[in-house]
Amino acid sequence: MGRLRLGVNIDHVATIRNARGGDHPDPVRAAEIVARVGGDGITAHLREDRRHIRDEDLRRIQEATDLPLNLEMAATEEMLAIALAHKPHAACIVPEKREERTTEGGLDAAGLHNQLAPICARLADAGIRVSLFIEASEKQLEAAMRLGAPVVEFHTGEYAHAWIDGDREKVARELKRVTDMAALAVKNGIEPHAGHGLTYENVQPIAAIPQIAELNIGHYLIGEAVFVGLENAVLRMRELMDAAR
Ligand SMILES: CC(=O)[C@@H](O)[C@H](O)COP(=O)(O)O
Ligand SMILES: NCC(=O)COP(=O)(O)O
Repeated sequence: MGRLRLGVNIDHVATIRNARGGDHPDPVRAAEIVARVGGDGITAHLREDRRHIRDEDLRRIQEATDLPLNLEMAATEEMLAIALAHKPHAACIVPEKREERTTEGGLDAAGLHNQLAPICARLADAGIRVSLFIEASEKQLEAAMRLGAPVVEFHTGEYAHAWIDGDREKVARELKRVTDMAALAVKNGIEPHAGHGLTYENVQPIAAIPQIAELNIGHYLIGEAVFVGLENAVLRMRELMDAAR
């Protein structure tokens, strides 16, 4: 079992910054701290409404650290052009709705095949690793295979909600779904990642899934950072992930 990578999503540093419209706190400073404490990557979601990360943040993040950048993006021509201009290490295609508070579910890679195929192809041609943010289901995984995606990230939102609700049966069901699909992904040559809603409390069962190669964690870490500092929050998450393996 390889070392589980931790990608830190710094979107919500930008959310706090944007609350006052200025430059502080700067997500670039967060990226530098993540790099210093041994994080394995930076994840940033450039939403179409720019509610947190802004266009210029991408270049600044890339200039400030050597960590691989995982750019989360909607499947649109505008975002494709931005990805091609910045050439992040990876582009994770996510579903996006203006009115949602956060990414509510996985990408319908099966239903959107025709829209996604040219976007995936152009990203891949540019040397950008394509990742699809999908629900852990056979249907979506097969669709990811048909699209030739080398990576999928399983949306763990349902798992995280079940944990908050104290619904143990659902937690077990969701965990099994991710576990089974992670095994199936690897069997088919796809690298499985996971993320959304992960916390100190719920991370370990997901981190213990041997095939999962990377977790992307943001909102909870940035929230914790308010109390203990980003460095300590990332180190604690790393410790929990390592202990689970
Ligand atoms: C795709 C995903 O799960 C996260 O990147 C999340 O979307 C962060 O941004 P929001 O909190 O704005 O949804
Ligand atoms: N892709 C998931 C991600 O980047 C972070 O999600 P969250 O921890 O902010 O819910």
